[in-house]
Amino acid sequence: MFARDIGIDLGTANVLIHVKGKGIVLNEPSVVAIDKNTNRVLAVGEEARRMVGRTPGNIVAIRPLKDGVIADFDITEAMLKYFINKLDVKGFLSKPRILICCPTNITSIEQKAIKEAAEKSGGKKVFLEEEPKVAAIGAGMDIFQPSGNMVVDIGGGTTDIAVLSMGDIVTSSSIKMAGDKFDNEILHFIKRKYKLLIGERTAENIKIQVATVFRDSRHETIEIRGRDMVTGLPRTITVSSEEVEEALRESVSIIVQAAKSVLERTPPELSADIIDRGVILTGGGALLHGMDMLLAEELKVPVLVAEEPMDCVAIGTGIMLDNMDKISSRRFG
Ligand SMILES: Nc1ncnc2c1ncn2[C@@H]1O[C@H](COP(=O)(O)OP(=O)(O)OP(=O)(O)O)[C@@H](O)[C@H]1O
Repeated sequence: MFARDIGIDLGTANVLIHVKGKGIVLNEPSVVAIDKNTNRVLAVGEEARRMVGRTPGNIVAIRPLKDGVIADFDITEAMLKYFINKLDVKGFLSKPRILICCPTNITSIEQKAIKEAAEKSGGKKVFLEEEPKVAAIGAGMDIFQPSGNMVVDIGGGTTDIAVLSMGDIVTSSSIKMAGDKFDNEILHFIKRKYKLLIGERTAENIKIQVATVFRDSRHETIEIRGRDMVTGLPRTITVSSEEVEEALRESVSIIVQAAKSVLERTPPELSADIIDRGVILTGGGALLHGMDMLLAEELKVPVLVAEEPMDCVAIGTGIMLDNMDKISSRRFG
């Protein structure tokens, strides 16, 4: 019987699903819209994301995995089931194996519940795996050799930094400083400096369109609209790359410090390999302008952004499922 293996990147910001032989078949934001009065799920994914900050009182658009932890388990479960059911797993010839990458810091009870949700949705065997390992594999690193590889995965809720060798993590750190916090810093900067209230989506847009974290490396501006805190009326302002660099400086330095501390704890032979091979950046935060330049300057090692950094975990799940027997994956249950 032919069963297609399924890999899922259950991320704070986005859920990606990889199906063997087909590639990435689903890529949607991790957002669920709920009717507060009836607790009914109204929309999931992109449709729900369009509602963020724009819902009437009785509807809430929730990000159930906010801050790299499962903030609302029932909704996470509903979202996972919705996405798996969308693939019509039950229509597969035989039950597929499912490999799920979820936030690093979730509890063992949550791990078990995620596994059960995937099994109920049609998975025959469900495995969970650590995100930085899978991201490194998806970025094309051969982590199974006895040599050091370093990956910095900057997602929505967490930044995972790891040095890997012989298929496992040697030293690592997971911090709750990533894309969402950057958005928040931008939002607060605009509020302080211009007395203007903006939404999370506008802040993210500023980050993507004009931000840089490496001084004097980008010179762009963007016009944004928000609500004036004094008059209460809509107002338009122009924000520059230089201002956003200032807004993000402190947050980004926390990532730099965490990466330095991982390197300090790395055995010297592996550090030498990292100097030769460089550090690979994955996750959406790898696309933040200047991140590679800043890390290269601070860590004194070459830093490379992975090709398609936001797809690395999903692609990595596919490679891992193909090589399952070689890999000492963590199985639950
Ligand atoms: N071009 C860009 N520049 C800067 N940031 C970006 C860009 N594109 C996406 N991002 C940010 O990347 C983040 C999402 O990345 P990703 O999809 O890798 O996270 P995730 O895997 O869902 O999160 P986590 O790893 O924390 O579970 C968001 O904060 C988003 O704003």
